Amino acid sequence: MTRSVTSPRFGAAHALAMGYDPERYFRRRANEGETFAVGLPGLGEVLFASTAAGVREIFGAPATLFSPPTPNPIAPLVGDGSLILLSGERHRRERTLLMPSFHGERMRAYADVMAHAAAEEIESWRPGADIAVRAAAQSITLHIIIRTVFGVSDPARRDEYERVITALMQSYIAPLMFVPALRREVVGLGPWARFVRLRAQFDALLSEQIAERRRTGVDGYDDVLSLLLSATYEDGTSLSDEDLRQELRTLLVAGHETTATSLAWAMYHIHHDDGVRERLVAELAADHSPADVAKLPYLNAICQETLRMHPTVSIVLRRLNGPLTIRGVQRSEGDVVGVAVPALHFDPKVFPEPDTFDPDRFLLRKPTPFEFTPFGGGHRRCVGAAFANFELAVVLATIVKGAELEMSAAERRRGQPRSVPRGIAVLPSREIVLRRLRRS
Ligand code: HEM
Repeated sequence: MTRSVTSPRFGAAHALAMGYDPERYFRRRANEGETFAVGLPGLGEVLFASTAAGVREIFGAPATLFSPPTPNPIAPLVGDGSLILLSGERHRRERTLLMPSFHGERMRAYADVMAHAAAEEIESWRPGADIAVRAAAQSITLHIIIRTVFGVSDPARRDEYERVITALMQSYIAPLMFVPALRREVVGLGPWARFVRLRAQFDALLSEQIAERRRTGVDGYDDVLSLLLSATYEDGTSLSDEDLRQELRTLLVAGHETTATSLAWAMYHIHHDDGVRERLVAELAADHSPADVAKLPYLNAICQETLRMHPTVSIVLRRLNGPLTIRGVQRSEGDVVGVAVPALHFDPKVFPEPDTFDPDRFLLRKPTPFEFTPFGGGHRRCVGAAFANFELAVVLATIVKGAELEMSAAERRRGQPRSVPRGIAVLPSREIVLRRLRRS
């Protein structure tokens, strides 16, 4: 029997509520039942699954049933050949090429770089000074991507990458993202012209790096760029330079803000809850190599609990190539369906007392891939999930061991920030400030 869904919610009030606080909005809509519909600009009515059973019906369906929904506001940043925008056989081929670079075992090779980036950042924190946590997390994650993905280790070159990437990301302002008509140059002036100029500058840096690696050969290099240069498709061909640049931009866009935000939230909770911090400090007391630290159970549980409470990508969408029924509600070819991640992660039947930050829940029970979906799922599950998990653990361990930080009474009084959408991620609505103790 097919069921009807509660009437879709369109209109300014819903768009405002979703933009103001998407987590709260999706949690509230989840009370309506196992599915609910929302009108999203450019995509029409989207049917969301808000329970694990519905998510299983989406992530468990054959890959051929889905395409990524377009238009995608980040297309100009990543390029039309980006994995995020590909579908069908081309998507499968490209993923097969990219995945080995992000295999769990490969991450061990990056552990020292990750720990070093965090240690360098700590050195810049004066004892007694206030630390802007999200800015610090962004700096650390950017240094890690520049070294591990683009293969840049020379400090002067790294600074140049950092300058161009920061300017590029800032130039892609919300109006350009959501109003395609504004993507026009007027005699080389205006926000679009600035964005296009910066993207060309970034591509020029990548082209130089690709050319250099081709010249020297990739032997002895373990960065993602070198791995992709030597990777071949099943037919023996390899990525063109243009495709390679687009995938490198994709990894930056998909992996930077998302990981930095998760890191900032983890820092918030570790320093908000003294019991959590004390247990973590005790677990880190023994000597571990950066690669081994990532296996520590309580540290990992903190990372998982952070991703549960603050999924930085709050909706995962698919366009249907044919009919699909989700919890008895029928959808047809061309319709868009999705997973409302906060609705799942705050389901009290799966995660009791969902508003409490409680890492122990992940030690007591491992949720299924349909109950806990910070990295999406099915044939499009995040390529960088193992990288992100590893990075979170190594960087948090380095910071907690290397600097004693505290949350001031004023920061505590302000309460937990909301999550607000920005680009593909949702970010804390304000900066989180911690103080480095004088004795540390
Ligand atoms: C905490 C950090 C991260 C979170 C929460 C996150 C989350 C996600 C989510 C929800 C998706 C969509 C999955 C789907 O449609 O089912 C995704 C896709 C993707 N992510 Fe991540 N991600 C993170 C870090 C990274 C990193 C570090 C990289 C690479 C360096 C990365 C690369 C990608 C790519 C390439 C895709 C597209 C996969 C495809 O369409 O086949 N992500 N990510």
